[in-house]
Amino acid sequence: MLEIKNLHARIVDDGTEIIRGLNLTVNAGEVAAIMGPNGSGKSTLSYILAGREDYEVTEGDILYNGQSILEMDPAERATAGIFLAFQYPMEIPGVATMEFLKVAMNEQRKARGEEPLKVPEFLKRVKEAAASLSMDINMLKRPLNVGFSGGEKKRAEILQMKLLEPKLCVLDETDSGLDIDALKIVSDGVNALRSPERAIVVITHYQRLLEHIVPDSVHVLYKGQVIKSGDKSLALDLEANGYAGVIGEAA
Ligand SMILES: Nc1ncnc2c1ncn2[C@@H]1O[C@H](COP(=O)(O)OP(=O)(O)OP(=O)(O)O)[C@@H](O)[C@H]1O
Repeated sequence: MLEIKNLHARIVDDGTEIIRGLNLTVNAGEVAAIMGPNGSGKSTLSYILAGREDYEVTEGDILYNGQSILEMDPAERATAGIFLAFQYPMEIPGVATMEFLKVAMNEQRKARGEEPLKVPEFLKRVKEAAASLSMDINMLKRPLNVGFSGGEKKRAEILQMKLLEPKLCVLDETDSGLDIDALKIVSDGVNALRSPERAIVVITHYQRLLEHIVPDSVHVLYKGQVIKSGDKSLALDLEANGYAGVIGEAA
C-alpha cells in the first residue's frame, strides 16, 4: 500500500536535508510503528506524506497503491484516502467542528462521485463516532480544536479519522497528552479501524502505546533513514536499552 523508496527531502526555506535515503514499505492490513530519537525526522516524514509544501522531495519516490503521490496536492492525497493525525492539531477559529466534519466528509464523497450525506445520516454517524471515543457531542459545536485540551485535540483527530475512513492512516504521537483512560479509548478507536484494506503508521516514542495498538512491524528512524526494522519485540528492546545500540549497529 505504501512504498517509500530512497526518499530524500529538504526544507524549502533553507535547503536543509532532513530525510536522507529513507526506505519503508507498509502493506495493507499492517500496523507499522515508527520510533526514533528526537529530531530524527518522524514528523517531517508524516508531513511529506500528507503533502505539506514546506518540504521538497529531491530524490526517490513515495508510492501509494503503486502510484507516485509526489505530484498530488494535500487535498488530492486526502481524497485518495491518506490521512494524517497531527502531533499538534491546528486550531481553526470560526469553523465549528461539526461543520468542518461535514465539509470534509462531503468533499471526499463528491470526489468519489457520491451525493452529500443527508443531515440526519451525517448526525447519526458523528454521534456514534463521538460516543465511541467518549466525546461530548456539545464539544463539536465549538470551533475545531480551539481551547480543546491536548487530549481532546487528539480525540478530535481520531474522530475525523473514524468518519473519513482513510486507507492509509498516519498517526503522529497520538499518545502524547492523553491520560490513562483516554489512551485506552483512543487506542480502541484506532484498533477498530484495523482492517485488511487499511495500513496504519503509528509514530510514537513509547512502547506504552504499542501495548494498546500492537504493531506488526517496528522501524527505527535516525537522521532521516530507517536504520533498523523488526517486529514488536524491537520496541521492547528499545524501551529497555535505548537507541545507542541500534545506532551503533547501523554505523
Ligand atoms: N521547517 C523547518 N525548519 C527548520 N528545521 C526543521 C523544519 N522542519 C524540521 N526541521 C528539523 O528537522 C529535524 C527533524 O524534525 P522532526 O520534527 O521531523 O523530528 P521528529 O523525529 O519528529 O522529532 P520529535 O521526536 O522531537 O518529535 C529536526 O532537527 C528539526 O529541527
